[in-house]
Amino acid sequence: MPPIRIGQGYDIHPFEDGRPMVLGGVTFDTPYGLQGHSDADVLTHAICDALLGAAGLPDIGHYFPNTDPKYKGIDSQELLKEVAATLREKGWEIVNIDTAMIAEKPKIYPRLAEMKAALSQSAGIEPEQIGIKATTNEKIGSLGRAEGIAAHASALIFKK
Ligand SMILES: Nc1ccn([C@@H]2O[C@H](COP(=O)(O)O)[C@@H](O)[C@H]2O)c(=O)n1
Ligand SMILES: C[C@@]1(CO)OP(=O)(O)OP(=O)(O)OC[C@H]1O
Repeated sequence: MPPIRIGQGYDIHPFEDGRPMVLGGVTFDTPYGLQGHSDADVLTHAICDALLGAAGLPDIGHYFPNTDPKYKGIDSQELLKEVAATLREKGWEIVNIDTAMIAEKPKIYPRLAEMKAALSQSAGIEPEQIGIKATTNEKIGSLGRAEGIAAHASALIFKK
């Protein structure tokens, strides 16, 4: 039985007016974005943590500290590329990634194909190996009041 590992990741970022809204490597045309040290791409951060967790490695903040000016405003696809390369160096291959976002806004569905294309390119896999889902929080709690966006991700990896 070859080594096969599962990982999970979670991230949340608050909304901030005037910031770029980047999700899964795609920029949405909105007057608001998400607050963060990087481009605040909450979905890509959850994916990075799921991959790192599956490989038994420390989390995204360990590799890309939010106190390091090098990562200020960075495109999170660069972080995902680095995470995928780290796993590959250790002999891991990605089976699939699945995600769920909780977002009252913006509507994710129309940009789904673009997000899958961007993420799969960064992770070095096919778009079919990535699942992206979104739901509102039905106006319940802080996410339901549209105070921010949360994302969950799972990743399965294996070694030949
Ligand atoms: N930010 C979002 C939220 C939801 N969707 C799509 O709408 C469907 C219905 O959402 P509910 O929260 O009412 O269940 C959902 O299944 C998604 O297809 C979206 O695109 N973006
Ligand atoms: C992505 C990093 C990069 O400094 O910063 P943030 O955009 O603040 O994102 P978060 O998920 O809060 O922390 C992880 C950091 O690695």
